[in-house]
Amino acid sequence: MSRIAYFGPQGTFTEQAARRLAPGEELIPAETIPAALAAVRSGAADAACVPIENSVEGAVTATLDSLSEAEPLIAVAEVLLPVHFSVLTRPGTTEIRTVASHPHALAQVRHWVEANLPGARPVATSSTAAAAVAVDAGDFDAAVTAPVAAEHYPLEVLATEVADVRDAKTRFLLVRAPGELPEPTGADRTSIVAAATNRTGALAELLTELAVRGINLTKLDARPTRNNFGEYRFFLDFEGHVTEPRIGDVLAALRRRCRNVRFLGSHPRADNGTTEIEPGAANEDFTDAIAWVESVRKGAQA
Ligand SMILES: O=C(O)C(=O)C[C@]1(C(=O)O)C=C[C@@H](O)C=C1
Repeated sequence: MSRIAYFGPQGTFTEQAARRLAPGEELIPAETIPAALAAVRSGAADAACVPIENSVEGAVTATLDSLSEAEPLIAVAEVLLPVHFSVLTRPGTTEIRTVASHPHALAQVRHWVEANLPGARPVATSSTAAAAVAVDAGDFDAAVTAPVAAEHYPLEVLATEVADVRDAKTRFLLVRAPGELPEPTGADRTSIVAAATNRTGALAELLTELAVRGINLTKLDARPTRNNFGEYRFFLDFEGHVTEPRIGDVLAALRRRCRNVRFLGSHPRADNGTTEIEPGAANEDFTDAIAWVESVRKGAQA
């Protein structure tokens, strides 16, 4: 049985994602996202499940930063989960002065809290389930949690289906040490983090490498390198799998152009997206073109 570290404690959305991505495996809760990834780097876990992107609040920056630092890890699978929340309180609570949750969750229920718990002060906790633990301990009055948290903690359900934006979703990754890659499926996603040189047009050039090969970008985030003010790393997700000639070709180009490129994995997409192929950008076009250059070099044709 594999050991899967996940951003916990028990009852987080990430735990639900881990159950979907690694059914039947042993799940080990970690208090923070960096701790879940560190467990894989140290060998304490075989893989980790972490959130990467929410449709309302955007990137989960702790995941981006942790993936770009220390030993490289690669994403081998992803899952999209619908996100709506329950609000839990200690039995007998009459007044709610504090509402605790993960900052991403608080941002997704801001209007609901203003309308339904006027005057309640939002308080950030390390995760939604950590908020439930803190409410149980008497630290805060209400927790905004995943619905499943109500099954793990002795709290009362004040409200369900809470969400300012209907149909919100969070994407989660299953991450492990570099090794064998998942097979290409025809609807894959490749992720990299690149440190472009700090000069005019560097980011535009990087994106142009994708555009000229007809490769569709699905996400772009920038995070500070934390070394020099104004210096950023770019996280790029795009359609395709590293084993495809057109994706290999763009990775080689980015490797030439950037100070540093880290491969963060190729895996099947969970959003039912199809891969768009521009004219001249199919894998056969790349293979044919390379074969033609080879034949020219050998003097077989011009
Ligand atoms: O705290 C949790 O339950 C998590 O799994 C984290 C997380 C996030 O990082 O966005 C996951 C989904 C929700 O959007 C809120 C919080």
